[in-house]
Amino acid sequence: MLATASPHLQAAARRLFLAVPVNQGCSSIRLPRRCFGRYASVRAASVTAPPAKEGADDLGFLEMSSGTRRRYYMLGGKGGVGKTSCAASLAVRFANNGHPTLVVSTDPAHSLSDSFAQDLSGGTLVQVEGPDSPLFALEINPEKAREEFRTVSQKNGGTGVKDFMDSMGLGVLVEQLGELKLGELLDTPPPGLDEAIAISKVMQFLEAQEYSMFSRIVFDTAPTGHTLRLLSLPDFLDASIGKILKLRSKIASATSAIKSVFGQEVQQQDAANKLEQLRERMVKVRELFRDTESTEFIIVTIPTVMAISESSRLHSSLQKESVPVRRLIVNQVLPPSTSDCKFCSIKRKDQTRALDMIRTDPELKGLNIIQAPLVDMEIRGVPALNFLGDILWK
Ligand SMILES: Nc1ncnc2c1ncn2[C@@H]1O[C@H](COP(=O)(O)OP(=O)(O)OP(=O)(O)O)[C@@H](O)[C@H]1O
Repeated sequence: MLATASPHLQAAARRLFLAVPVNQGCSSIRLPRRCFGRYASVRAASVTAPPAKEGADDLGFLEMSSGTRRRYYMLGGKGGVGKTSCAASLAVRFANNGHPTLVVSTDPAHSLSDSFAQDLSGGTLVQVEGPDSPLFALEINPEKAREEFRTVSQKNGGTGVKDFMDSMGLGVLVEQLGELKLGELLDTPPPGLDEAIAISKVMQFLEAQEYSMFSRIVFDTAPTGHTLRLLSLPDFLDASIGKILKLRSKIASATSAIKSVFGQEVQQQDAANKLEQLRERMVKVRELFRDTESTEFIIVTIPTVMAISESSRLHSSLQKESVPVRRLIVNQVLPPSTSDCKFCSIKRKDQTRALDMIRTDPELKGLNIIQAPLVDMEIRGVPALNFLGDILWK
């Protein structure tokens, strides 16, 4: 197998991997032996090839890791393309380069624990074992975050504006509020609300002193559709809550007599404060998503026509939202081989077509493209993530 590979491939293989013959001369990337340590679970059985990387040099890892000012990296893309693996590998890479790092998941189907092969669940900071500098993980359950918000809001004077208005004897105004009924909003949340509240919860955490140490925050985001909804949601919530608060202050003087009769002034003020807090956090989230100095959204895809079409749409939506995007990871690319089996040969043609699509796609062609090879086993545990990180983040 190695004899048929280019000298560069041979050298890379000799340096990093175990050379084991494979059937039909097909190449595949083999995770090195050191990855089968404490955390890895499956043995590999094939040979390696080096990763390919194209694009501008000034967008290398050096640029990502320079400076101690806090930066946020959000990885998003279609389900199953490898977002968690890429996000976790970036977090490990930052931590190994001296950055106290936090990796956050707001995806309801958390896979950070699976990716690190450590239990990181519980909704609080958990330290990841392995990297040189502190690396912590935070898995936020979006549904739970919404429930918590609703409980607080209930405790503080009703399920929302509808009850709030009703309680003031102003139910008729609720009709005029139309879609701005917060109580119903929380009962049947529009798509993306959970993620928005979860992200707002992360922001709340990040304001706390104990989080100030983190210079890099990596988000393993929810899949494309959710992410998009999340991005547009802060605008929606800002507008809705903003209107609610304005309306409330307008009617406040006119209703002071009613409020004093009902004796609910304090509770209602608490509810309003809570709304105001949520609104402020949403504004912060939106600003953060758009701040080119501190934030970057990295799209992760695979070389299939469907995934690339979706990535193109994602990029277009992110552009509309003014979210900075500069890098596109194309994950699971077949490594080079001089003698494919029939299956690999067909697969390779398919992938080549998809990769060509990226080069001509008006949305994607300007991005720095980072290719990651398909390896022959699941990427699990810090050593394996280290390995992937060395390939992706150069
Ligand atoms: N380059 C690769 N080679 C081989 N396997 C990979 C590669 N990248 C990711 N995988 C594997 O693919 C699976 C899905 O990866 P991952 O969980 O990172 O994707 P995801 O996009 O976060 O998925 P989801 O959308 O479900 O959260 C995992 O088993 C992971 O180990």
